[in-house]
Amino acid sequence: MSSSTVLWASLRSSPSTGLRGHQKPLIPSSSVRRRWGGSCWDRGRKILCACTAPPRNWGDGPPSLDTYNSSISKNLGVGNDVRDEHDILIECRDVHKSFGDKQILRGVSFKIRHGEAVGIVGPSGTGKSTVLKIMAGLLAPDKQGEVFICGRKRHGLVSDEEISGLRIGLVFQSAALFDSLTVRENVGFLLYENSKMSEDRIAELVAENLAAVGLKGVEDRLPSELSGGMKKRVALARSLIFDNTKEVVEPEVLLYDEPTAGLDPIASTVVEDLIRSVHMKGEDALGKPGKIASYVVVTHQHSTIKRAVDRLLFLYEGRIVWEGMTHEFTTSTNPIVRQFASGSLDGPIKY
Ligand SMILES: Nc1ncnc2c1ncn2[C@@H]1O[C@H](COP(=O)(O)OP(=O)(O)OP(=O)(O)O)[C@@H](O)[C@H]1O
Repeated sequence: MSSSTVLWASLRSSPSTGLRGHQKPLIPSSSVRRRWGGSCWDRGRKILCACTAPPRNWGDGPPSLDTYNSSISKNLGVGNDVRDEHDILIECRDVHKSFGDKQILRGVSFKIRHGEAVGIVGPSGTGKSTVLKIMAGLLAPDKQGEVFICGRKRHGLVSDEEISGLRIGLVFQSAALFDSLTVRENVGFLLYENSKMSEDRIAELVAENLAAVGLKGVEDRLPSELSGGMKKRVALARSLIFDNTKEVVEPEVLLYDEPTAGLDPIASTVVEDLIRSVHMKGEDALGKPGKIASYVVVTHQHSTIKRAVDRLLFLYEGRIVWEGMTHEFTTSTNPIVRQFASGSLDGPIKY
């Protein structure tokens, strides 16, 4: 996704919520419907998986795979991993994706484990956003390639009704909040639509989630009355809120597409810290542990790489050609990574 505007919206799918997107609301609830005079939208279907996803501290993660050899990279993260497999929330295995005759992904394989903070980097147009959409179930891989959610293969898109247990949220860099809805209606939209909770309870949860991202007293405002940074926080709150009356609350993975693109350095830092704060290893603005089990950030920004993620996957020419811990990125001897990290014109990446 390479929109130049940097606005967040969220897409969330879960057994109770259905697909929700950055476009228009699906089937507006009574309160939301009042403001939404347009046509009804099909309710999205559900991402699912049966998954216990035991929390696990991954420590320092895997050693870096510092090789410029795409045939080796083909199998990175798959098949030769002897660590516990039970904490894998999402796995892409040999994923291929073409648009028409243009082949974008040529065998992408990686695993996202419970508790991880992972970045996907790589040159423009190399397919990073495509990978996020495939993880979210918005795009299906070509015939070659599989996506596993908590160990169970997803067939097709976000419609595998037989799988349950993992919520996946996608926070878009572009696509705004619903302009005609208040902040309360935007943040609570998922619950107004899909839960049996009372409006009062939803309002309480909205306030709580706004507070968690450092926003208070903005519930009655319209998006047009917010600054750009506030809109991002509102969109993040919308991706965090969930129906806490359910007996089982599934872990959530958040996928961020270029969350800091176009921001000044200080605004970027605020967003990077916010991403950390809502992660289970972080602490939100209320001082409570974050709710997000794992997240994946697509980014070009060095500050975001350094500050917001622990492990990196480098995507180039349709494959993961390097993976390693964030601190290994700038010292890598892989010519692709070295060129990218230094911004040099000399090297294997041609523009
Ligand atoms: N729905 C689509 N139909 C046709 N082509 C597409 C579609 N989505 C993406 N592409 C193409 O696939 C390629 C990869 O796009 P993608 O947005 O995934 O790259 P990216 O690595 O995220 O790029 P950037 O860093 O510039 O945002 C691009 O050439 C893009 O034009």
